[in-house]
Parts: sequence; structure tokens; C-alpha cells
Amino acid sequence: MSLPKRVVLVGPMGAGKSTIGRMLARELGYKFLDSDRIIEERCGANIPWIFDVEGEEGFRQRETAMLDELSTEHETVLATGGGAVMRSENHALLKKHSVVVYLRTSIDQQVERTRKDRNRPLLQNDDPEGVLRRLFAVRDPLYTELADIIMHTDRKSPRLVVRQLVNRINPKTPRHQRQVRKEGRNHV
Ligand SMILES: Nc1ncnc2c1ncn2[C@@H]1O[C@H](COP(=O)(O)OP(=O)(O)OP(=O)(O)O)[C@@H](O)[C@H]1O
Ligand SMILES: O=C(O)C1=C[C@@H](O)[C@@H](O)[C@H](O)C1
Ligand SMILES: [Mg+2]
Repeated sequence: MSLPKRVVLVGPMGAGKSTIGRMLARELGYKFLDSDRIIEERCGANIPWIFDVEGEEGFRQRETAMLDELSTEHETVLATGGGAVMRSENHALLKKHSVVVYLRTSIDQQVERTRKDRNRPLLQNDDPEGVLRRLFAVRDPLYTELADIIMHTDRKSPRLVVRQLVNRINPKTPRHQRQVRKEGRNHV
């Protein structure tokens, strides 16, 4: 089986899309793209500034344009923003020539992993856990629907997640084939 043209990572804030995406790209010999970072570079401003000045809607417009542009880049691993699934027009752009991986992560882990970072405007308020919970209720079905692979990340180091993903995306090893026969499902 050959490698997919693109691997697209989706999931909530703190799922590890940026962290795991960079490591996975290195393993596959692919280029790493992070849509949040490229939007910031193009705009010459960080995401909190974009939300402040243009509102969330302004950011979402930039995000759709970026996903469209990046959808033709092959041999890439793309880390998306947590809200990329919120616009239905983005779904075809995410699926294009790609294997979509949902990095599924519990609310507790999302809270823990986003606690110290001030670069996520939706979480700069009195109740970031409540926000993460509400977003997850809406978005989890969308991530799940889009996903070709659902990778659970709780209690796994980024290294382990990457190893399991490489096995899953490029299943050449007998050990992996035995695991799939045993589990027979889309969840890892
Ligand atoms: N499997 C993991 N175990 C423990 N910590 C992790 C894991 N994956 C990521 N992290 C840590 O969680 C934090 C958030 O990860 P990261 O920025 O990659 O998330 P993200 O999914 O890209 O979030 P966003 O949607 O906001 O861009 C980082 O500090 C990272 O080191
Ligand atoms: O979950 C979200 O809606 C977001 C996640 C981040 O990756 C950024 O795209 C931005 O902070 C919005
Ligand atoms: Mg990220």
C-alpha cells in the first residue's frame, strides 16, 4: 500500500495536531504545514490579534482560504486549527487527496495541555473548561464523521502516537497486521 498524498490532522485545541504533525512529517519524509501558523505569517499578526481586530468570522474566512490553498500541496502533513470543521465548505477541502486523522482527546487532557498557552483566544476567559466542553459537544461528531483514522491520544506520549500513526498509515509490518486483525476497527 502506498502513502496517501496528504495526511490531515483534525481535533480539538490541545489534541496535539501541531506537535504530532511536525514529528509525523519527519517520519514520513513529508513537508509539515500548520494552517494556524501560516495564517499568522501571512497576516503578520498572531491569532489573538486577528480575533480582536477581525472577529472570529474574519479568522474563519482566512482559515477557509488557507485550507483551499493548502489542499493542492502533496507529500504534506497538515495540522489544522481546532475549529476547521465548523464550516461545512471546509470539509471537502480537508478530505481532498488525504487521509484525515482525528486526534481524539479527553476534556481533562485538553484543559491540561492548553492551560499555560495564551495564544488561543477562545480560551481566554473565566471558564476555559466549560468552553472546551461545549466546543467538544458540537465538534466531536464532525471530527468523527470526517476521519479515516481515529487516534486516541490520552495517556500516550507524542512519540507513541506518531509510531502508531505511521503503522496505521503505512501498514507494512506484520506486528501491525496482527493488531488490525485483532481489533478490526477504525480506532487506535
Ligand atoms: N500526546 C501528548 N501527550 C502529552 N502532551 C501532549 C501530547 N500531544 C501534545 N501535547 C502537548 O500539548 C500542548 C498542545 O499541543 P498542540 O499545540 O500540538 O495542540 P494543537 O492540537 O495543535 O492545538 P490547537 O488546535 O490550539 O492548534 C503542547 O504543549 C504539546 O507539547
Ligand atoms: O478551536 C478553535 O476554534 C481554534 C483553535 C486554534 O487552533 C486556532 O485555530 C484558533 O485559536 C481557534
Ligand atoms: Mg496547533
